[in-house]
Amino acid sequence: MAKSIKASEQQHLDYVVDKIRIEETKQSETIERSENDQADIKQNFYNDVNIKTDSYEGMMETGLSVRQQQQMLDERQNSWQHATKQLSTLKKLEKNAYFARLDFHEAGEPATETIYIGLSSFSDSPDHFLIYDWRAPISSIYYDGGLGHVTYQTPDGLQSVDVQLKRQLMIEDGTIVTVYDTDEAVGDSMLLEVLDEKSDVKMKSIVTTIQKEQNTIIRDTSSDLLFVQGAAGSGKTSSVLQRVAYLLYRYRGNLNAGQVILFSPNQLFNDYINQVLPELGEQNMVQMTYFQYASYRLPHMQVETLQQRFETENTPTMAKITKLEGSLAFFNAVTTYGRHLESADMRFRNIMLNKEVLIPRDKIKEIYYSFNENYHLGNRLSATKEELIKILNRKVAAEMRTKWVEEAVQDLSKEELNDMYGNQPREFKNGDEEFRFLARKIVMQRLGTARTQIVRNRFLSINMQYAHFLHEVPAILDLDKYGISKDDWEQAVEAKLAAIKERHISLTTVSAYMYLHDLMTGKKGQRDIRFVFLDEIQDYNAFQLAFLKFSFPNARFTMLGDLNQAIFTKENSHTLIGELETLFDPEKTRVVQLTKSYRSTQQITDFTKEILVNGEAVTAFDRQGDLPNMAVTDNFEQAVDQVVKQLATNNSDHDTTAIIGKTLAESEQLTEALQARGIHVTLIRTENQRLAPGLIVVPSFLAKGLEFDAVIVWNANADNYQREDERQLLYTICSRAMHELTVIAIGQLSPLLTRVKPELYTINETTV
Ligand SMILES: Nc1ncnc2c1ncn2[C@@H]1O[C@H](COP(=O)(O)OP(=O)(O)OP(=O)(O)O)[C@@H](O)[C@H]1O
Repeated sequence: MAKSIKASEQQHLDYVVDKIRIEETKQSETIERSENDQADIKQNFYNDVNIKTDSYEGMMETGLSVRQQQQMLDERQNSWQHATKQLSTLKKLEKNAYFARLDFHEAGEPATETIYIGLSSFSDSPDHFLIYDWRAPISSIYYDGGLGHVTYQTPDGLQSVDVQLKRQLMIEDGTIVTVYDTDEAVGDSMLLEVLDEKSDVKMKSIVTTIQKEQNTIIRDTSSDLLFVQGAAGSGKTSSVLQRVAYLLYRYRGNLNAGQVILFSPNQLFNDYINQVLPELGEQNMVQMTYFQYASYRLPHMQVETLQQRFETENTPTMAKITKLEGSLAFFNAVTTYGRHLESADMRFRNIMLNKEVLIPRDKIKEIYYSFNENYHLGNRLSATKEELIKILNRKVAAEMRTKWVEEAVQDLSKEELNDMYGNQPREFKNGDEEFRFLARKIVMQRLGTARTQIVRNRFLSINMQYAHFLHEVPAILDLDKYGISKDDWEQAVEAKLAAIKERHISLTTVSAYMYLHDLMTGKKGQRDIRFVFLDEIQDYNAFQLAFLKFSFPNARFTMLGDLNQAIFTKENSHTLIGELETLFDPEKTRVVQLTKSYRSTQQITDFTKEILVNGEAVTAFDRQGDLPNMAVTDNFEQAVDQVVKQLATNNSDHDTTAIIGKTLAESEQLTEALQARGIHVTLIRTENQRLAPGLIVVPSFLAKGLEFDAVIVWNANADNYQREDERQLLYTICSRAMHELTVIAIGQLSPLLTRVKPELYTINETTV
């Protein structure tokens, strides 16, 4: 029976593949035709263009005929591009046409309908779909429900159908490999097969096995804020990438990939995920880290790197100050201060020319505050600039009449004159007019730098202003409430300002600095961005979120995170949720929780979740593997031996291994020791490196969001993982493993691991 199902499905597949091939031929012909046409047009371009330059009409005619030829070229180019894209989709479909079949009956319709779902849609005639795109409304029933009565959302509202068959098909190179009939949403057996696969240096798409809760995330179009709390490995990142593909499909024509931004934890991660959308036939969205965003906006500042941030030890006072700076209260304090600047305290710099004051700061201040209170910071600044330009122009007029200008005009060489006239026609009514033209040019050149200072807002000083703001903070906020004394604050302010003077700025400080700058200059954010995704939200603070909301005022936000993995914000992460509630309309906020972890085997998930105390819910997916394995050694050399031994086991299982050290220094030390033993290993030092295939050593703060077949946690001893706030870091590292997890410690095992029940791991006795 099963064989005959497979055979008849193969027959259907062959039929579809034949149709795909016919379409491929058509598209190839279109490509060839447009290439030939383009070549012809280019070759004959000058024959077909009538070049006449002797009269105005002739030039117009030439222009028109060039344009005509150009338009013809553009049309051919467009049709070439379209056909090339189609052909590449068809080639993919030819190999793997679809992954599911649904038979259903729609109320009121006479017959049962059968549809096939694949990576993109394909029809052999208008309205005759042989394959439905996985993002089409009807495809939703494949992900959302089992057999029987199922509803799905269409642009016209809810539709309901009676699903009679759900079949999952695995196709390889045009051949059906397996067929499962299932009565669940997406059958576990197919998922198990997918999850058993080995990891890769690039993340893969999950469209064939999207889970029901993941599907709600992917297809949400109504929330302003979609907040996803998901356990490690529960598919947050995967869902977000499929969601981007979904949105690009859903809003095709009105949304392009450049209007979607994903903020990700580090550059390594960007690299890891950048194949998923192209694999789905879509362009990648804009991807960046917060660090890159800040560095791009402040090119003259050195923003603190991930490593610096991770390795900075905070004193208790500094921790309190960091907490304050990251709070919504601090964001509101900047806003309040901005409003105050509308009436007083804006700092200005003189406009200078050749080391002399051209327009003094007091004058600028007088102009700035001469406008009435309806002028907010943005238009106050524009109006001031307008006035300053007027002053400058008056100075130009006065200067033009001076002796030195007259002399300069007379001394102009022929080349200089040519330069000054540029492309302008030399038609002057008289010598006076020509003199004025040249004199103006000369003076403008001289005053050009002053104009630049005005146009580029150089008469404002963000540094002075920020310093003033920081000194004002005790008057705006009650520091006592945050356990910070005035002295401590002043001391911290001095340190911050000294660093800023040296052009260094910490990741916590940079947001307030950028926000104040935007307020001062009246920037209202990037209005063209429609969707913003923030991954690993637990590493952001409320200030950053409020600032991003301000910076992308027309965007809908999707935030994903795992409060169990707050490796930077540590214990502050839990207050984040409460603060978010005040930023977004609760009516338009949707919270989804993903608890099932798909990445790791049941044994690894059961082990890692024991590390947490009062953690968010995590449940294991039923995929079986070996128990994690721990080894505590007496010294460094023995520990390295242990790594070498484990690597041999992992290699024989064809698992690629990542060794995760706590700091960069420790990772370096281990890499050298392994290399000395002839082991080929790549150390990932910075987030700007590429993920190399094969064995890698990576410091903990760069392992965020990544996954590997096998993980060896390097030196989880009591020195490295001791404090409560290191618990989440250890959890994050261990949860990177898909199939094998090994923990090695030198000396005494971390107390954070001693609470894991002994039956959940094996101990490597040889070295204990
Ligand atoms: N529905 C699914 N079908 C197949 N694989 C899935 C599915 N959901 C998740 N996975 C796999 O589980 C692994 C973890 O997914 P992902 O990295 O998206 O999780 P995450 O929640 O972002 O994890 P973390 O917070 O730990 O970084 C990936 O290998 C992903 O392909």
